[in-house]
Amino acid sequence: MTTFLRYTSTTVTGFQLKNPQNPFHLHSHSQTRTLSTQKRLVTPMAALSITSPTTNISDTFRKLKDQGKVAFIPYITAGDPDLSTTAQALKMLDSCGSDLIELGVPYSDPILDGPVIQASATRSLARGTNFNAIMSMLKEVVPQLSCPIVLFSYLNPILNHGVEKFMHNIMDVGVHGLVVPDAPFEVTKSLRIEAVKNKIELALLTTPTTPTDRMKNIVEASEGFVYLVSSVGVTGVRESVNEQVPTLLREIREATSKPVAVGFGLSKPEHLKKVAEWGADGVIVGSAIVKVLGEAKSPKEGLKELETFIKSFKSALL
Ligand SMILES: O=P(O)(O)OC[C@@H](O)[C@@H](O)c1c[nH]c2ccccc12
Repeated sequence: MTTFLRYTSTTVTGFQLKNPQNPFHLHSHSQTRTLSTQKRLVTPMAALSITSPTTNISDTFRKLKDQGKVAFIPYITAGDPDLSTTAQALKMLDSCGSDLIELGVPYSDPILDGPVIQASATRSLARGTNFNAIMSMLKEVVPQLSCPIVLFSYLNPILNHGVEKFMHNIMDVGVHGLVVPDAPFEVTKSLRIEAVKNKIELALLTTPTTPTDRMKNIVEASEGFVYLVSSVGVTGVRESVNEQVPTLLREIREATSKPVAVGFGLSKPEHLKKVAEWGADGVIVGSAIVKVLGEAKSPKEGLKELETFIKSFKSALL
């Protein structure tokens, strides 16, 4: 039975596109487009069942909790230093025991990122990385992974692509989770409608300066896990971990039983150990890893150094 699917992408109203000249130069998000029947020679139910063999975000955290383990969650930027290295890095991070992997979609205006990840996005964009190329790479790689992928994208690329089409595309390649760090809470409601339709878990972030009431709304709406940003400011390596984290974790635990992963500034095995001892369900490391992979003498060197680096983090959590 062929199924026509008509996509009238949702025009998300109520705010301006900050940066219409988006690096992806994708379609405006107000067109109507109909998918050809060729690709849809399946019934809707079967279509929904086309997902990667890995478990989703919530089940991954549930399994780890049952085993008394803390999730190790690395972040890398797609296409830095190039997409084939990203593909190898994903497989290596998975085989070295990462429990989830955050994969960043490079963006030209990464306002929440520090210099390391900004430079990473610039390198990736300079190589011509775009959303479609990332999706093609993931289509190949995700079936070879045992851990789920959480895609990281700023809001503008999603809006330029069309929320509905974006969510469908990432589901189609087997992505399980999504974080849109600069999406205002009110906007995440429209993102979630499309995410849920595509079985994508939209995780939200709370910070040390988020008012309690707002934090409660955020953790209530967050899916898969809650991202606790450990310190104010942008991403980037810090000498020590914010001693406020145990209090922040306690406040979140009073509001939800959902898993909480802590990120920002974690760069040493002892940082991870400390955050795990404070009771986090997951620890996220980005800049320290991005630096090793993206700034190495060669991609091969970068992958080798990364493997050693990851193993030191994993042993800190055992
Ligand atoms: O880089 P750090 O300090 O280790 O923090 C993790 C962070 O990189 C990753 O989760 C991330 C990458 N880009 C972001 C933007 C906003 C919030 C979080 C992120």
